[in-house]
Amino acid sequence: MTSTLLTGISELWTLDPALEEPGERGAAPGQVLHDAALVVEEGRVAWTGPAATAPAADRREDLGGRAVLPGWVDSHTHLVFDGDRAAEFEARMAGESYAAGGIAVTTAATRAASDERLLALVRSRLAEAAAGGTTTLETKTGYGLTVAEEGRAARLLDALARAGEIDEVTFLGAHLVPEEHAGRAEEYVDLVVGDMLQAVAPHVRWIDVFCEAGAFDPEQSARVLAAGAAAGLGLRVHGHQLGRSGGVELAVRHRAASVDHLNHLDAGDVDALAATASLPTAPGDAPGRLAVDAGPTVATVLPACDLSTRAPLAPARALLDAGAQLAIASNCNPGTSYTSAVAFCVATAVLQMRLTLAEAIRAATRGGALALRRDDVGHLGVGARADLHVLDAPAAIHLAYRPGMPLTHQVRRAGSRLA
Ligand SMILES: N=CN[C@@H](CCC(=O)O)C(=O)O
Ligand SMILES: [Zn+2]
Repeated sequence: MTSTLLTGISELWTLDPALEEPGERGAAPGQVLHDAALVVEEGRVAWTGPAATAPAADRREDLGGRAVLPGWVDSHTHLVFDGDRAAEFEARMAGESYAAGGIAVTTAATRAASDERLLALVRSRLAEAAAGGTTTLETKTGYGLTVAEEGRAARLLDALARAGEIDEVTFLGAHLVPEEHAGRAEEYVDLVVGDMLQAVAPHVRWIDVFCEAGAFDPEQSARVLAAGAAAGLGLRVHGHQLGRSGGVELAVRHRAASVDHLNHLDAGDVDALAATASLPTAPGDAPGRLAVDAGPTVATVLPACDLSTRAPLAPARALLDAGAQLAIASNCNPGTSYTSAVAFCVATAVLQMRLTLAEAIRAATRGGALALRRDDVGHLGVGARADLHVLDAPAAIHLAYRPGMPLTHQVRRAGSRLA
């Protein structure tokens, strides 16, 4: 067993769950150490504390006075696609508004791509995410929309998950009613909850639905979630992106792990999410995994998507003030948010959504982990996976103080260098 001692850490954000008070939404006392050191053993955090009291180890590396965070946990991406939608984006910047119909353009391009090409595209996007400090990533199907194509996407992602290249896979057959079923949404929902779910279920841990005018209404969305739950999958919802879609009520009622977007909320929606915040989690079926059907419904905000669609920013401040559990994710996809830069999302959350730095960092690490029902990532407490984001800065506040600068110095997943 080889151990590595990392020294020269000016600021170490352990976000150690053992030190957390209930209701904490930033960093609790003791969760950020100064002049610190960390020991990695067998891919896990074995020790953290003041550099002056660091134990001996087989190897030693000096990080040169840099800040170290847990790697980002990006709990919402759509990486299986071909083609881009730059022209749609440009038209939006000239005044057009976002409509879900663009999903059909990406679906056509994705269906036409070979397995090898899709795999290469996903891998190049994973490399981009890792280069920005992401060490845990969820990604979705949803640009296939037939039994064969959703099954193909789920199998490709499952293979990457088994190889340890991604962490969590979600089935999003209920992304949009495809052209072949135009005007017959119920018939398409029958397919999603029937043959399609059966084809993908062995390959995914989660099911998601786009509950929105122009996609699926709350009743159709409820059918999708109920079928997913019956198949043993955890539940996620895209909702309140374009209007008050009913997605929050639906997610809370079905005990979804997360409801994402949240650009249009009223006070009742905020309170409904906050009311779930202290629901207890439960152990899951594998180390590091919690049960998918217990715990809070995390409010996941997607700041890059809000900017790229010129939507009202999701009310992250109000959600935190009400006590909700918050996650920040990239929503990397070709339509509404073609970026996996979580550091950019964190800077936006601080600069524009009025979060403190600690609230934003927590939401993009521990918050994402809770939304994925994981307790082995998103923090650097002893026993956590040694996922480290070493900043080229002496303090993490530089993420918002120097927005857009290349502040990722080094990234390790389970102790090994990714970037
Ligand atoms: N809103 C639904 N799905 C994606 C966008 C998909 C697309 O436009 O291609 C999202 O999360 O923003
Ligand atoms: Zn999405």
